[in-house]
Amino acid sequence: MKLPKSLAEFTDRSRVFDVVNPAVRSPKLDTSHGTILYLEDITVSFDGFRALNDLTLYIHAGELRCIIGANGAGKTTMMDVITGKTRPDSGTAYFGQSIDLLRLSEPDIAQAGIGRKFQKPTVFEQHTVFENLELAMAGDRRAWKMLFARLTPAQRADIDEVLGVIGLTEHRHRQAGALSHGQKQWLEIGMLLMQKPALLLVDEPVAGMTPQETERTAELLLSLAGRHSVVVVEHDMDFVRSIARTVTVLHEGSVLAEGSIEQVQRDPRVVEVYLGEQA
Ligand SMILES: Nc1ncnc2c1ncn2[C@@H]1O[C@H](COP(=O)(O)OP(=O)(O)OP(=O)(O)O)[C@@H](O)[C@H]1O
Repeated sequence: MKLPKSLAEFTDRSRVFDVVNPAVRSPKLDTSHGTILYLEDITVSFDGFRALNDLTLYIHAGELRCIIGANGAGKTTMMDVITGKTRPDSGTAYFGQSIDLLRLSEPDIAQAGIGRKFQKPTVFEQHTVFENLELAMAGDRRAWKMLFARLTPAQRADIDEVLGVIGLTEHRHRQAGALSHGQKQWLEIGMLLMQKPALLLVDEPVAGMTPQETERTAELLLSLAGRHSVVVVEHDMDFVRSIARTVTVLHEGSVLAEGSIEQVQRDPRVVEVYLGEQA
């Protein structure tokens, strides 16, 4: 156990926690109760405006959850809280039973097993599909050295498996910059998968995709559920209908409704604040 050097260091809450519980540095995910994410009473204010307002939301281990809601409902802010980009004013956020997300930095949260895919693909255009996955494997700068090192058979097998999952096996030697928009999105999902996240947060995955690409993306996300828990924020209701088992509707920073797609579509409050404007 590493002891703090000074009293000030010792009285710093986060450091005290390190000393009391060194496991915080390499936290182990415990989903033995069947829930992978607990957000409870989360409030985030920006200059007095509550972007999240006592938000309480649970994600089950292995589920594929869709989050919908009008512009400004708080979807991005919620993702930002989960990944450590935004700290809430109050509330609790746990990854599994014991990992307190509010005590971890953004890199530590990624390391603990939460991957986030932003709307715009950010693949390395000059590198091949295979190299992109290779670079993503370590998830940090060490990866650049790995490009010139020999891959172990296990690492190669991991890359091959992900290539299959994202449907890009035949494109493995193509430069990422030459891929279609949809293929780049799948590659980026593959890059996240290389880090073996337990929970994947995916922001508007089908924006700008052709109908065929959208359909393929639905298959891809459905194939991930079970092995991973997946939270998808999406405005495209046809897409949500095609993948969702459970839908959560956010409104003004809180959960307005939650249930099967049929249940939320029938809910008059949801029709009023969201689906009405989608029709
Ligand atoms: N950094 C910030 N400073 C001030 N207000 C913010 C900030 N970030 C978000 N907001 C406000 O908080 C509210 C929730 O925003 P958020 O981006 O979470 O909504 P959203 O549901 O993701 O919307 P969209 O569908 O448009 O992406 C909005 O009214 C937004 O203007």
